[in-house]
Amino acid sequence: MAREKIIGPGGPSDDDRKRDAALRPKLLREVIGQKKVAERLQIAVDASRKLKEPLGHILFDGPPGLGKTTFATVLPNELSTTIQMTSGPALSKPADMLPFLTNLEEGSILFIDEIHRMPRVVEEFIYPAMEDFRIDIVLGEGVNARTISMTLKRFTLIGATTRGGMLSGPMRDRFKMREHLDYYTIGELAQIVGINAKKLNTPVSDGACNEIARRSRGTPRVANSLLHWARIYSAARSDGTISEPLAHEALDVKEVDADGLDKNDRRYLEVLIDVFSGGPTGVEAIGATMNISTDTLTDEIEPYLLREQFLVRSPRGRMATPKAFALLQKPFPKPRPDEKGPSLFD
Ligand SMILES: Nc1ncnc2c1ncn2[C@@H]1O[C@H](COP(=O)(O)OP(=O)(O)OP(=O)(O)O)[C@@H](O)[C@H]1O
Repeated sequence: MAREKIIGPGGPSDDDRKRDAALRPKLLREVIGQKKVAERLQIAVDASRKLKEPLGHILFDGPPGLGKTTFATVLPNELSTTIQMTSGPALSKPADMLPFLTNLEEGSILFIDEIHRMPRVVEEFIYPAMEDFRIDIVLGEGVNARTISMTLKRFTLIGATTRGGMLSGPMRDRFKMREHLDYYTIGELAQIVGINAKKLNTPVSDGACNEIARRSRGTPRVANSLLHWARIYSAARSDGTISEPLAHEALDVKEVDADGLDKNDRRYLEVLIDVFSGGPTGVEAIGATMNISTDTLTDEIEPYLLREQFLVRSPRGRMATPKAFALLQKPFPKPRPDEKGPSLFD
C-alpha cells in the first residue's frame, strides 16, 4: 500500500474528512460507480506499469464529496508509490512548492486539492515542473539576481477542483487526463453504505442502505455522514443494528429531507420561488438574499438542483421548474398575457 506523506498546511483536516479517510477504498476495483472514469484510470495505471513511465498528470473536477480525493489516493496504492497532499490556498508563493517538489520520488504523486485557488505566480512556477520535470529558481535580487534550473524526479501531478472553468487554459492543457465526477445513483450509494457499515462493524439491512442512499444528495460523503448518524442513533436508542425503520427514525430526527435535498438546497428553492417568483433571476441576487457566496451556490448547491431538474439556467437567469414548485407545494404561475412569465424555453 502507498505511504501517505502529508507535508505542510492544507489537505483534509476536519472531522468529516478524517472519518472519510478511514472509509476510503484502497484500490480502483473497490471504487463504486464512476465506471468510465475508473476504467480509463485503470488503463493509464496498466500502461504506466508496463511502460515503466510515470502516470500522466490528471485533473479531477466535480462537486464536493464525490470522490476526487478518493481517486487521487487510490492511484498511488495501485502503483505502489507515495503521495504528498496539499491544496491551492496553502500555496501562496512559489517557495511553498519547494518542500513538495524536492521530496518527490521517481513516479510519485503530488496531489493539489482546490487547484483553482492556486495563485497565478505559483501556477506559472510549476509549468516547467509539469512539462519538463524542472524548475527555475531565482536567487538574489535586482542586478545580482540569477536563475538556476533544478531537475526534478519524474512525478505525476493530480489536481482536484470544484471549478474546472476557473482554471487557466495553459494549466488545464498541461493535464493529460481530465476527468469529471458526477453524482451517484441511489443504487451505487446504497452499495457504498453497505460496504462502509461492514467496515464499521455495524449490521445494516438492504432497506436501510437504500433509505440512507435516497437521502444522501447523490454524494458519498453525505452517505458516510448519515450512516455515522444512524449508527450512533442505533447505539443510543436501539441494539446497534440499522434496520429500515430505524434508519427512517434516525434520519427524521436529524431532519434530513426525504427528497434528498439538504437545508441549503431547500432554502435556495424557497428564495427563488418566494422572493423572485420562480425567476428568472441572477445567481448574485439569490446569493445576496441567502447570505451565501455565489461560488458556493454555483459549485455546491446548483449542480445537484440542476441534475434533479428542480432548476434550469436560462440566458435570463435561474428559474425554478414545476417540480420545484410542486416540492414546495406552491402553484406553478401561469404567465399573464402581457408578460413573459416563467418559461423554461428561453
Ligand atoms: N467511488 C467511491 N466509491 C466508494 N466510496 C467513495 C467513492 N467516492 C467517495 N467515496 C466515499 O466518500 C468519501 C468522500 O470522498 P472524497 O473525500 O474523495 O470526496 P472529494 O470529491 O475529494 O471531496 P472534496 O472535493 O470536498 O475533497 C470517501 O472517503 C469515501 O468513503
